[in-house]
Amino acid sequence: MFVRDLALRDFRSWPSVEFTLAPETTIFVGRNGFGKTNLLESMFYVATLRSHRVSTDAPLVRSGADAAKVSATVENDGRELTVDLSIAAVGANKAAINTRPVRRTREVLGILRTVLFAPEDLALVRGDPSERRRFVDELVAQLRPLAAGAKADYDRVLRQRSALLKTAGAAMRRGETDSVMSTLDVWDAQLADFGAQVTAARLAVVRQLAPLVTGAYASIAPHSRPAHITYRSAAGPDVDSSDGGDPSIEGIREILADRLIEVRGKEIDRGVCLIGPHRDDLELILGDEPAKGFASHGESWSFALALRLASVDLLRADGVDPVIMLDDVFAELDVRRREKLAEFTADAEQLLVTAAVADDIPAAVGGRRISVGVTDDDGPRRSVVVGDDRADLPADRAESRSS
Ligand SMILES: Nc1ncnc2c1ncn2[C@@H]1O[C@H](COP(=O)(O)OP(=O)(O)OP(=O)(O)O)[C@@H](O)[C@H]1O
Repeated sequence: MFVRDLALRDFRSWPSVEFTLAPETTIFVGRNGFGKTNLLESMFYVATLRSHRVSTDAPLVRSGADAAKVSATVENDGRELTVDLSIAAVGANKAAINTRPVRRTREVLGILRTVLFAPEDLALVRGDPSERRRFVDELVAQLRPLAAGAKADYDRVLRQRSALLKTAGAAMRRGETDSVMSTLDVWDAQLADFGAQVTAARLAVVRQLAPLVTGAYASIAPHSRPAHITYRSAAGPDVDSSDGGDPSIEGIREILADRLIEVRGKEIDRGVCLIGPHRDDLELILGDEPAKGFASHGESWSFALALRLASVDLLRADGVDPVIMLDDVFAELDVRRREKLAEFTADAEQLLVTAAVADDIPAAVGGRRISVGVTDDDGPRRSVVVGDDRADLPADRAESRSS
């Protein structure tokens, strides 16, 4: 699969730009802050309907604009689909597939599949559970788009239930216990329902991913200890009790519902929702110890790379060669890991690379080079293309400030 055409309007630092790309390696070079990551982020958004670095959409819209537009034509095995997204600074986003508007933006999930490697990936190993949940959810969105819908519903129910829990204690002291309990019963049922769908999808993806992570880690760090991943549910180990097949949504729903009843008193005391996939984690284990807190800097990087490389393998095993994006990641790695990463991504159908310093890219990674510059005249920074070794640029562009 590859992105053939990409057009952006008012997306972060890009007022307007269009690219025609090929199934090959394209390297975007430019100084720090010139807008290279913004390009990859726009394509990542088409694939997952979220940014890899912010949790809300507003920062994606160019300062002063009402909406950002991203249009991507994706070619897969000779078939092509065009996704048009309008990302609103405030209010609802809109989407179209082949110019036909779709009712829900999430209908575009699955059209573009991508794995993005970024300097922030170290946080997958060293950061909070939320980083690892996001990693799993991004994969779920690409592999099981229907479950991504359940996640949106779950988040909505979680927000409403959490708001209720915050005020529940005071309401009960005012004598409104019956009303609080019956409202909680309704939210509990919905939380267990959507929570079970989210958990089952995550478990299924993690089960498929686990052996691939172990294999990828062993090839990146052959002298290290073996790496394993496992999904840990806040509702307890029973959630992961099925034997190899897809986890049972109904079984998980019952466990979540029971646990919610057990912890209700505690939840009301603390005013927070204690059970559900928003409290789960993806455990990363090196040898017999959790990688977080025990793995060295180099081991942590190897683990982060293994998670991404395994994601590529998993998407490929599902029948589609994903677009691989490397966001200035070579600069973070030592020579051996750089070479491994270059070697593992060499056979990608489309490889999109960014670099602030071209020398950071291993010699083996060659391809089309596009230079990104900026104009800082008045108002917010404007990213522009100032060089392309496949095209003659207009003189005014070539004169813009470049790296
Ligand atoms: N919503 C926005 N509107 C206008 N400009 C924005 C917006 N969001 C980010 N920018 C600008 O985009 C630039 C950052 O772009 P980006 O993260 O793509 O940089 P980069 O080239 O990848 O840099 P680095 O090499 O440091 O990672 C900054 O100059 C920032 O001011």
